[in-house]
Amino acid sequence: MVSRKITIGILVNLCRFVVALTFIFSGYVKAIDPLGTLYKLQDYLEVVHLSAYVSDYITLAVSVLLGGIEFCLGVLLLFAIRRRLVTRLLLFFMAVMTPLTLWLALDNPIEDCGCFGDAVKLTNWETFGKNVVLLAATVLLFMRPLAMPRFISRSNQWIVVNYTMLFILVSSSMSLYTLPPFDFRPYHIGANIRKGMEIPEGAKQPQFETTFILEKDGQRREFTLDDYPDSTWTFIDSKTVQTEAGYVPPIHDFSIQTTDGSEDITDSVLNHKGYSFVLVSPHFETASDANFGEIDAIYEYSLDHGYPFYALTASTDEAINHWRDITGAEYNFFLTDETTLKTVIRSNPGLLLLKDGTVIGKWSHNDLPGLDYKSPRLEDTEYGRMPEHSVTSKISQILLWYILPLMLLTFADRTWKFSQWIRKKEHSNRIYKLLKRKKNMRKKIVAGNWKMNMNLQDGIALAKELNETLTNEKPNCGVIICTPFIHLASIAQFLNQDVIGLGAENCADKEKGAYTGEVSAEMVKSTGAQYVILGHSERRGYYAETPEILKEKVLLALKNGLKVIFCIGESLEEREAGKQNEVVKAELEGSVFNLTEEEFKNIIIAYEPIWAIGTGKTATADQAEEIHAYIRSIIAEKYGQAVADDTTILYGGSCKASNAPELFAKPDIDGGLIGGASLKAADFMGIINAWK
Ligand SMILES: O=C(CO)COP(=O)(O)O
Repeated sequence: MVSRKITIGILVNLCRFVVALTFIFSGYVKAIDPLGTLYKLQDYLEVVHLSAYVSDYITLAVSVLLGGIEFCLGVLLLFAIRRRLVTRLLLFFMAVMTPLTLWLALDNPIEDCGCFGDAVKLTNWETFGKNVVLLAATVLLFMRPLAMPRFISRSNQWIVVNYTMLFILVSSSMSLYTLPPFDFRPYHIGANIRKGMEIPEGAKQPQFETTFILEKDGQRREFTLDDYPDSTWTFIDSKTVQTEAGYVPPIHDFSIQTTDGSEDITDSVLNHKGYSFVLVSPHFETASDANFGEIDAIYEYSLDHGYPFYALTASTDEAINHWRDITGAEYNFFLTDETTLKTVIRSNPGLLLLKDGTVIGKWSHNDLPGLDYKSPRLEDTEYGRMPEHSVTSKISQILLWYILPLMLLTFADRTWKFSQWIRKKEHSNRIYKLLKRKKNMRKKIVAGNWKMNMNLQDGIALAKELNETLTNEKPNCGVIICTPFIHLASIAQFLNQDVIGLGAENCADKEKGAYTGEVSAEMVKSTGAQYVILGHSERRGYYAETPEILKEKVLLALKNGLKVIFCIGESLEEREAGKQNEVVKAELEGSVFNLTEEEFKNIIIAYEPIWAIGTGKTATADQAEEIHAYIRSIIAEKYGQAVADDTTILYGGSCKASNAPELFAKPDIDGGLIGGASLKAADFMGIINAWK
């Protein structure tokens, strides 16, 4: 499933790059040659007999738009901007173009479809094949537009879109005003026209076959040269068809005739040694006369220096004369094929400078060389020399003005996005940790163990004071006071047990009966108490409470609905022998690990190292944390991590207001079981406030 997804992802993105680069290339070559695109559109309009109805301005606007739209769609696809819309438009585009090119391939009304302008020439069948591949690719893109990762974030997409539109519009307009920056035609700067017309030796010649129709005795038959019959047959007709195409030179239709058609001057123009100016206008009827003054100045300059000047056109005499009238042109006009002239230069009119039959300069009428009668001879001007590195410098300009800014933008955007992602990840990690902590927010408790202190009155007074204080200042933790049995019932009367829990310090290991001096768990519960401390080291030590006795006490306490604060902890010798873990584990196993998970949830563990109780020696926060974490880990082993995470583990042993904050800051220390410091309200409050 995953690998299928990856395969589709790779395929989609492969199609994305193929389609995007094809559209960018075909769009760009059209956009930088709007006149070329216009000529091609006019050819199409002629084929469908609509040329008379569509004005040149509309066709020109369509050419600029067509190239621009193709280019923008390609760039948008490359950057994966508005993926759904772009893939829909591309599919629509290809769904229209593919059948159109099938028609071209079948009917051949136009030899070159013009998909890639003049940059790449394909036969009509090749074009159709190319479109079938692109159509299949766009169908896949249409189906999976979101499998294309973005190169730029949504918030910055508008920069790419607007900059691309601006770039292609400016490129198109500049090409229209001057000339296309890249000239893919056979009359580009540096091309020798004569050479372009040559057919190399050994080049494939076109093959023709002639069929003869002859008649004898009223019967007609077809013959070829190989089986041509005798003279008894009478010749009726013959037809010649081309059976194989031969080599066609890049320039095959260049000829210059005088306007009366009496003389062909092609050779004399192309063989001329030195410079000659050629003014080109396919039709003077539609030519711009805005710069006629500069053209006339160049003509005068050519006369002064003896450079021939030819004006080539396919216009009628009437149009030529009209041009003469409005511009005062005195140069000579010659006739050349209209398509050839449109191919020579994309400007009407445009100017060519030939040297020894080689094109060394091409100018739009908007950008003519500033030559007049004062200018020096051509060899002494920049115009008379072949421009160097013109293509490389144009490519670097595109790099500098379009590709580089977009690359920088993409880089900046991706870096920004990456840092945002990192920040988000950190944030979600923090939230995750917080949630985790929240999840593990087991109850924090500060419990007092009064031990055998306080007479009834003092105990009641202390309990009242605590009750009042804690009712007023809500504590940030649970508070419990565990008192001698005799206090319980009295204190329970007034204690706000929502704020302070009440517990006993012990209970019997028997349910009831003849156990003089003992207090049962049921009796404790009946006072209103909810907790009982069991397993305290003082009871284990002074009253020989064994793990078995404690096990019974715990079971009875739980049975009577009391929660148990179960104490564990090692002696000094055991700590010094490094046996603390062993000891606490044995204590838990001996008395509480027999409980079910549900029962265990009513147990609060109090780790009280015996050597720290009432001695003023506290375990360091790290020591305490280490063993608390160990205790939690063995609970996790026994009952699972969730139960372990929910178990409150208190620390006891010389815990005071001064060391409580450091101890309570440890992740596995959930509060304290306080002896001496729980006997004075202020001391006890100091510890409770450590949670604030
Ligand atoms: O035993 C204790 C609590 O049960 C601890 O006593 P101290 O706080 O007096 O050291």
